[in-house]
Amino acid sequence: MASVTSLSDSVHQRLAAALSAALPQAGSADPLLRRSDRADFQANGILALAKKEKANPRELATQVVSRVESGELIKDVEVSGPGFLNITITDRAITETLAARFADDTGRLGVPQAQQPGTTVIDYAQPNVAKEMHVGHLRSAVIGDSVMRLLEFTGENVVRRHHIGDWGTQFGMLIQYLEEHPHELDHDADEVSGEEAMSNLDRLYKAARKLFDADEEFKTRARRRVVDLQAGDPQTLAMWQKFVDESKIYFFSVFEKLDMEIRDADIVGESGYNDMLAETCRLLEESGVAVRSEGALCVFFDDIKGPDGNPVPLIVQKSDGGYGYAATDLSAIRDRVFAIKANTLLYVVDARQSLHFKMVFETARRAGWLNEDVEAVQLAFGTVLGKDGKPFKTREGETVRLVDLLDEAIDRASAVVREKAQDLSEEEIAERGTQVGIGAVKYADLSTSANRDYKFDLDQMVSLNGDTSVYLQYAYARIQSILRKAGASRPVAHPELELHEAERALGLHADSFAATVAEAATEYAPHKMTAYLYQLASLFTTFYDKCPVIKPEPPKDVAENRLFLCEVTARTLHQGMALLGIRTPERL
Ligand SMILES: NC(=[NH2+])NCCC[C@H](N)C(=O)O
Repeated sequence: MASVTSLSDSVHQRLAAALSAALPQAGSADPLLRRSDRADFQANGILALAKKEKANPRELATQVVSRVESGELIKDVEVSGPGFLNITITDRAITETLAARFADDTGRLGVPQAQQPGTTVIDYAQPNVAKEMHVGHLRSAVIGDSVMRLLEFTGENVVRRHHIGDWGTQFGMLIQYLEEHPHELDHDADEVSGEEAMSNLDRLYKAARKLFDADEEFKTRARRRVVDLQAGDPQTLAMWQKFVDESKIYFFSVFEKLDMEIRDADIVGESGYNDMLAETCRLLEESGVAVRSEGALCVFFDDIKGPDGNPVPLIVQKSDGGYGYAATDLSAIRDRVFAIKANTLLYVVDARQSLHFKMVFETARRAGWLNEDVEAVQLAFGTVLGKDGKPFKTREGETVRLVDLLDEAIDRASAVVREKAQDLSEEEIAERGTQVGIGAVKYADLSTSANRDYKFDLDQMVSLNGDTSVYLQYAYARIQSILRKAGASRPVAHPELELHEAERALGLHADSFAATVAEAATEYAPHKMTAYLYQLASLFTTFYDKCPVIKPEPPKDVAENRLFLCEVTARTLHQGMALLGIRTPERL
């Protein structure tokens, strides 16, 4: 086991032991430790405890101090204010703990893995077949990818589900059109690029729509097609499959551009639950969770109201017998709970669908599919806004195509890279430009908490000064360049050395990576990781200003220890960025 106990956990253990020695009736009370500017850590738990036990807080604090076993870890504990404890740890402990992280040959920096992991199904990156991907699909993909990586890193079993929109009435129209105009999608899948695939679909969709609106007889034939499709008519299904395949070519090209691994086996669209829909309705109706109302099968809620303040029912089956979005999601819940045996169902979906999920989850709870052992959570994200603060649209008022946006980000980033580049070839500039551009888009999306709206501002995203991915990528590349310039000197930890203030601050922060991973994963909050990394890079800058690594040349052991701090910082940056799905090029 390469897992390393963090400094904060070690201090916490010592304090908790001292606390229960000083006040046995307190049991395993929490000393409430946090990082502090005054000392390394501050414990605030004694105040509340003293109040509860009717003791004098300062006296209790003094007693705790006298019982703290300091050893090699704690340099100093003192009582401050009404009964806080300020704790300073030894330089040796900082260097030794980081050295243990450094020595973890799994590359995980000593971050522990869950001993009894649960299973989470994460529903993210779910575009719609035969439709262009827009900036809303970006958020689900980017946030979902990072949360998925964070959870996997903590040891959780993660099952990915891309619930694509591949079922429903519009397919009747498309399929009927394709039947009447065969050969429109006749080609080998690998002959077609993503762009072409999308323009094929777009052309077909527009033509079908035109006919549908103009020709009553076509409309009737199209409607009949939907029925054939849902009944599983083989020829209809074969044509539907063409649309799905063509769309997947396009999706995969966009996900590749996003530098995101999406596996075909994890794409289980709405159609994948078709066989379960009737059974789902039967179960809901028999248990009385859903009732017939004007022919439709509905679930009613007293406390769930629509935007107009009136109670809204969840319609599971329409009066014409058709199944909608809710029936599919309820069936997917049954699949995820009973077949996959998940403990957590996580949905990374736009906040505008929150009402839908609230009703779907409540229905599943009433049906007993969700309970104390299996919970469902929507990680609802806000809207992407333009610079004007309104939902992001083109000048003509149309939704912005995701690919265009990504290409523009790559162009801007390439310009930044070119300007800074000293010895990069055109090919390298293109490669780095892509990594920087895509990183910029992802980082901007991840660095605000998901539920908030954010402004899509490319100028800000590729800025070198500020809380951006480029800033972090440069910090990483700079450390790599320092390590190359160090020549014969190697990074070696020297726990016997006294540390500079800036070295301590950097070291303590680097050690708290594990806690940040745990927090970001359990709270589904990648923005905690971005904030952590930004601070790490800032602390590194201060360290590098104050503590010469190469010039003026410090004594050998000091140089080695500083190079060691550089390397630990670089690895932490690299791993942290990887958990966000962002590359860290060795040179920029
Ligand atoms: N299980 C789900 N309903 N997931 C979300 C699907 C998102 C849907 N395809 C959309 O584009 O809006």
